[in-house]
Amino acid sequence: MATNISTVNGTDTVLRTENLNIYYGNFLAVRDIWLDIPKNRVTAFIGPSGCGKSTLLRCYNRLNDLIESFRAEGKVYYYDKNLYAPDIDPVEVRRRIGMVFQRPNPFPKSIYDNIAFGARINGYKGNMDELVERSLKQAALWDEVKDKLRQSAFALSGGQQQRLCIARAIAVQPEIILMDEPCSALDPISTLRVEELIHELKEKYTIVIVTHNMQQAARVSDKTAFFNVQQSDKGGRSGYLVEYDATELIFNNPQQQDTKDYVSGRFG
Ligand SMILES: Nc1ncnc2c1ncn2[C@@H]1O[C@H](COP(=O)(O)OP(=O)(O)OP(=O)(O)O)[C@@H](O)[C@H]1O
Repeated sequence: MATNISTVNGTDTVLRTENLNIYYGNFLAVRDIWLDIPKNRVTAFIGPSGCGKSTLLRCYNRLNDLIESFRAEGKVYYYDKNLYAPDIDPVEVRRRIGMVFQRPNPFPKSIYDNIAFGARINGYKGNMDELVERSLKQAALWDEVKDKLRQSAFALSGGQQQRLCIARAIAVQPEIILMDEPCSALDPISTLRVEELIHELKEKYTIVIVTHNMQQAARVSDKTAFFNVQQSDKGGRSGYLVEYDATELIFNNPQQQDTKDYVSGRFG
């Protein structure tokens, strides 16, 4: 395991960006981000549409590499490793830093194989049945699916599918789980289940969640980063970090006027 790069209030930093600028072609989408993500905590990214929350999130596991026009300047550290250094294998990065998307996207396979697939690809040598059971239990789905593991994942409800995707992410034993609006396609009850799950998962994992739902950010996260978007010198509208602090402070005592306006719903 790599050494830690810093400790704040007794909590290790697992991800750090330094002077990060993200471009799509000539367009500066996100500018000058300095941000430390604490270990075994939930960090929420909030802000208006287009401020670059998803773009930044995807930088943490190099998912933006798949976009041809994407370019990052600056540093993204996972512990003391710069994730954009030439010797870093993006596939290994994505194993350690998993992702759950807005819409549940199970594979067209059985419930069992959705979980086993990534582990098999990674050459998992342990007992697969145990891994499937453990992952489904951690994702609070086991009791609902244990009698139908060989059925198609598509037979599950949307909320169950999303918990299956979380189980799938867990099965390859990541350290960090990135979640890009994981509840936006779910009904309120399923949303609550996933929020409870997030709360349980932070014992073992570090979670970074993008959400449009401010009540959700307030409910699930320990720290909140508020981003905004502003006309840049070059004419485009670039996202930037306005304020980053304990969630309670961001919602109850923000230091910046823009944050106050946003969290009180007076934005724009
Ligand atoms: N693949 C892409 N190619 C070009 N521009 C992109 C691409 N993805 C995002 N952008 C642009 O980058 C900026 C940030 O987008 P991003 O989706 O990261 O914002 P966001 O805060 O997550 O928005 P939302 O809340 O609406 O999902 C926007 O101006 C967007 O149009």
